[in-house]
Amino acid sequence: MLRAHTGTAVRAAEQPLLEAGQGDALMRRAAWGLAQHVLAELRRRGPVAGSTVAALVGSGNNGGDALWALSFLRRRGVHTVAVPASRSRALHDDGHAALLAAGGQVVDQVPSGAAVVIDGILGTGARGAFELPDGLVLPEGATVVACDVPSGVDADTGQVLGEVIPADVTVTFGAVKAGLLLGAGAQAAGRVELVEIGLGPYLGAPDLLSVGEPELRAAFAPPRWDDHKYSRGVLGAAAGSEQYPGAAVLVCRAALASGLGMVRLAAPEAVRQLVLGAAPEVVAQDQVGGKATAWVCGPGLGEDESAADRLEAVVVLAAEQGLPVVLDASALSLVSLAQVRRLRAAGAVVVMTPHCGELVALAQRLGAEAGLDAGEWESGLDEDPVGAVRELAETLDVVLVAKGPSTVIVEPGGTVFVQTEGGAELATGGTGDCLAGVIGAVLARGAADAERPAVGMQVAAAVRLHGLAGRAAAADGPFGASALPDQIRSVLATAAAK
Ligand SMILES: NC(=O)C1=CN([C@@H]2O[C@H](COP(=O)(O)OP(=O)(O)OC[C@H]3O[C@@H](n4cnc5c(N)ncnc54)[C@H](OP(=O)(O)O)[C@@H]3O)[C@@H](O)[C@H]2O)[C@@H](O)CC1
Ligand SMILES: Nc1ncnc2c1ncn2[C@@H]1O[C@H](COP(=O)(O)OP(=O)(O)O)[C@@H](O)[C@H]1O
Repeated sequence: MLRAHTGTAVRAAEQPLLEAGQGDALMRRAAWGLAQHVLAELRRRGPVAGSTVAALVGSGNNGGDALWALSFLRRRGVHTVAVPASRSRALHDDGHAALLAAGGQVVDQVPSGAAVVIDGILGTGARGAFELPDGLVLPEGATVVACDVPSGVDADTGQVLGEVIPADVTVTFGAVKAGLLLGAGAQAAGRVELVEIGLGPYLGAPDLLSVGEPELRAAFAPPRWDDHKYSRGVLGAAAGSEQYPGAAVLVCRAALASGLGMVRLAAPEAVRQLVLGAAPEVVAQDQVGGKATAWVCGPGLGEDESAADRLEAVVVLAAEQGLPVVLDASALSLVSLAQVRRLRAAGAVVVMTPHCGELVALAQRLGAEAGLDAGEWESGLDEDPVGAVRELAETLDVVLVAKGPSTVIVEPGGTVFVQTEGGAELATGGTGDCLAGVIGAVLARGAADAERPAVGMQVAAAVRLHGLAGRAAAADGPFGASALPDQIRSVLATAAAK
């Protein structure tokens, strides 16, 4: 599990150490770790001695880290140059002295032969929009290593307000910064490497978590020897309509690929026929009902009266039995606040899976009805997307899965998860239907398991599985959503073999 803290939280954790005169020691630890990662990049490319590393150096401590790292690299026979990159061209005094003492140089331009360029312009001290230094040209093919945070990325929110220096690798100090996992920040950060500098005892609870392989394995464990189909979980699905029959196929196939005891589908005749052709193991019926351990409602449901009736039937059943419900797609536009409250009053877990447009619509409709100032909420969405998702989740008292390049999962009063496995290849119709099936499956499985992980963690594991399946599918070229279920099975097979 990856734990991330905002830049603000990391700066607060550093404070007692700075007051105790430990600032230089912290900086040298950070710089040493940065130098080790740069050496690893150089080794990957060829001989270390004789290669050139350039650093773009800002005037603050981020620049100090980069200068000290250059001084360490110089001692390994690397040609090291610092390029002042702030308006004032000021350099951190001790770092500058260390570089010169080691035989490094200060120059005006990044040499065209540089194998690695360290971005040490701005770190957690960045405020507002960033502008690239005038005339900056990075050598083609050079590996860009960001020091702590790519310049231009807000370490708290991942927001990029102005320009940015995208990195291949970000070497971050003390704690992974939340901004490296969110939105444009995650995109700019590339691979993230953490260097411990001894902040552990001073850091509070993480601001964000991201589940990894152990959590995926726990949430999607293979069946036990004595399992039977009901103990493995049964997912009920109210999905598909004459207009959108395929969505029901995707939900059912993705759920089955995630490993559970049974999928039960409530849908009109034409949808049932299509689904049974693709997955004859589905138990297809025309009404919502029967034994299930969780329900998913919405993909391809449409928005007419019969869709509303099917949603109401799911709400009544889930409220009676206290079952978890995933509301996706059409169900997000149809569900009323009264229905959500009925489910919550009955102790049913409610998971909503909006993409960005649906998230805003939810805030404007149900959020506003529940007392949220939707206009103010929307104006804060770009600046602090995690805060906004958390506020809406708490207002509605539901688990929100805000889908996108960084999918944010918030359980009211609980931890915030963010998963970034999925790539833009997932931006193709029907992948959200598959995700609804995977989340439904994990909840159906979890509901039947006495030792289940917390709901947020299960849902985050489902989002990871879906994202990894997308990556795997993309490796074979462009794909449509119906390619995902087979890849879900492969990802689970690989996870189980580890
Ligand atoms: N504290 C510690 O002991 C440790 C800290 N560590 C390291 O320090 C980093 C934080 O260092 P920091 O606090 O000096 O801030 P930093 O990111 O270098 O930027 C400050 C400078 O940038 C400027 N500036 C701001 N915004 C700007 C903009 N948009 N566009 C242009 N300029 C802008 C601002 O100028 P100002 O406008 O305020 O005059 C100021 O000069 C942290 O990320 C980590 O790498 C590690 O070594 C571990 C120990
Ligand atoms: N640019 C992107 N990068 C990564 N994942 C994306 C991107 N765009 C969309 N996705 C993912 O694809 C899925 C799309 O869901 P959704 O919009 O509901 O699709 P549909 O309604 O067509 O099934 C979500 O899991 C979302 O996180």
